[in-house]
Amino acid sequence: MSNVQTMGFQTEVKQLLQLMIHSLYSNKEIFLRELVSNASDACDKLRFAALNDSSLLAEDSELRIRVSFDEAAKTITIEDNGIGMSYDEVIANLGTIARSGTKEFFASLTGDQQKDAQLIGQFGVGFYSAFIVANKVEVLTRKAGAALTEAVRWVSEGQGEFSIEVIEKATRGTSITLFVNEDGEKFLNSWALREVLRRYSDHISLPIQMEKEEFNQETGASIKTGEWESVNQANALWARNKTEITDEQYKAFYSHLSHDYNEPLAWSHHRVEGRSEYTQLLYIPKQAPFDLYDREAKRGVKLYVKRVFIMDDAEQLLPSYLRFVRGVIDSSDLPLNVSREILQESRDVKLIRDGAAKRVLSMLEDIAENRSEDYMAFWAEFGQVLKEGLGEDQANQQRIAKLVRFASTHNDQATQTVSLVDYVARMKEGQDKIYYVVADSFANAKSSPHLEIFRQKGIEVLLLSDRVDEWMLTYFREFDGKSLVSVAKGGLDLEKLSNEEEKKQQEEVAQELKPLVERLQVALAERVKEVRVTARLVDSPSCVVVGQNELSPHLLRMLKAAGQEVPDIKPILEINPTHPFVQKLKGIDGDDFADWASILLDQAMLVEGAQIDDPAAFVKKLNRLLVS
Ligand SMILES: Nc1ncnc2c1ncn2[C@@H]1O[C@H](COP(=O)(O)OP(=O)(O)OP(=O)(O)O)[C@@H](O)[C@H]1O
Repeated sequence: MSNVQTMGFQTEVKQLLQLMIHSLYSNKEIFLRELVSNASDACDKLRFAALNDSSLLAEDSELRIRVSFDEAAKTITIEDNGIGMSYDEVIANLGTIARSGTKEFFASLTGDQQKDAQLIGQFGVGFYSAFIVANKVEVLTRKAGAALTEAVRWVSEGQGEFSIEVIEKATRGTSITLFVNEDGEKFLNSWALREVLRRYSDHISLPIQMEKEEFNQETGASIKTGEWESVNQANALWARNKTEITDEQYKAFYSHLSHDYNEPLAWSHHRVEGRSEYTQLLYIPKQAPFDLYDREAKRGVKLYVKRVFIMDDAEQLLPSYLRFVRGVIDSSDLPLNVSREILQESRDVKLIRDGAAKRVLSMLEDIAENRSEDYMAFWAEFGQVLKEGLGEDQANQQRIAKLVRFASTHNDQATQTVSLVDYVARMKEGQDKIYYVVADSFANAKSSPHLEIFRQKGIEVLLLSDRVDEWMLTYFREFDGKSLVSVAKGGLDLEKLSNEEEKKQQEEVAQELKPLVERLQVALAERVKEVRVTARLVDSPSCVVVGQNELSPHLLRMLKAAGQEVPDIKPILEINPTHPFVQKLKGIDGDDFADWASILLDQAMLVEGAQIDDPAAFVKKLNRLLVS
């Protein structure tokens, strides 16, 4: 009885196959890079598994990848003696996509072929890229350690389904045969294949072999000799001397690591000696992956120990705020059987992590200083994540702070281009603080009434509206010896920036408005902690502020939205003594006064970004007063 089963691809696979064939037609040779890359990963995995069970390598211990072709049959075969796959693994790996970010990827497709091609590149087409040049693909695989009779054959034409059966296979590992379509025919010769392999796979640390060919004088054709020869250098790129590596090779290695079709923004390759010995090759990508904001997502740095691949998402190797970095760290000190638990406690790992973080910050400083356009592009992609570092990495906080960019009242643009160094250079005489305002959106921040006096005096204020900002500010209190101060918290201490006459005037007005302030305090006793006259407003009649050490209303709203219990903090209502509304209030008594007072507060709440408790009552009061 035949054991062949036919199964359907997961919908996403079908979609991906369609997209790939239509979008990647101009970049056909990537199939070879992807398949060789998978074969290399499979060998790395076997070598790692064999650290605990050397019998897995059995009699075939020289790991290698072979690429061959058959012109007559129109096939190309990529074969490895790596870890192989079991029946269930074949179904899971070659019938579904189970990667994080899959949903986001499909959601972000635009239908524009060029843009989508970029996205697909970034997402990683992997195995399925075989169908760019093949109209049928056959996979034969046997898992290391499995019996000869437990191998698997998988065949598909890349439409909606594949067939799978249990077979016998003499050798361990995976062999993938592509039955090439018209587009693939140009790869049916040794020269073309070698050329692509050299270009994309030279950094692979295993031998990639092809059959030797000899030129036959009589027939004028090349004949395969049956002998295999390596077509790559087969030593780990990062272990080579920097001077022997070209930019092209660094870039090719980056694509191998990251599956990103864009070139990296920068890389840094160093051998570190001393207390801990390791080599690091770290890349900063140009574009953010789909799961950048998922703090649980896989990290990009692969850990090797003495050239042996250990794991590819060792989160201990870099702090979380640098999770966009891709690369390799190869340690000479860690034991080969290192586990995640050991990594967590290892002193060597801590040294590596500190060194890697410093290295990345240096790269960023260099880009910020010398390639400002590239830095702006970097900031747009990864700035939000880097900002987490202000809270997460106290040791490097001041260095990170110099790399952060803000929106500010200097240019009132939403694009974040202002550095703290720029800000400090523009500080007014007598100004000893860095001022900021936080709001739910850039527009709200920009039009906050708290800014009025600052605008009038020409004092710059940072406009913060990113989700991470409030969190960041609880850790980041000072830059260059100057404290960061919210313009919406506490009493305003602009004394050093006001002249004597202004001060005297302010005191007089406060005195004059004392009775009004007291009446307002009574009328609004339930809703505010205090009412006071302020110098911070110019155009608006009122605003709300909280105490210097209290949570801001914006943060309280965020916490509440996240389902947290929040304290009931009453704001302070500040009034603008020169505003006609406030002046008018002086002459109002009775019931009307209570309504006016509550409108004065509701307005301030609305502008601050809060919801007023009873909008219907607000509108009713307002209308009554407007017509009375
Ligand atoms: N030659 C192979 N030997 C063993 N397993 C393989 C081989 N090729 C593919 N696989 C398995 O199939 C899975 C899916 O491969 P695919 O190339 O589609 O994605 P991937 O390599 O996991 O992702 P990405 O390409 O983004 O890294 C791999 O993760 C691996 O487990």
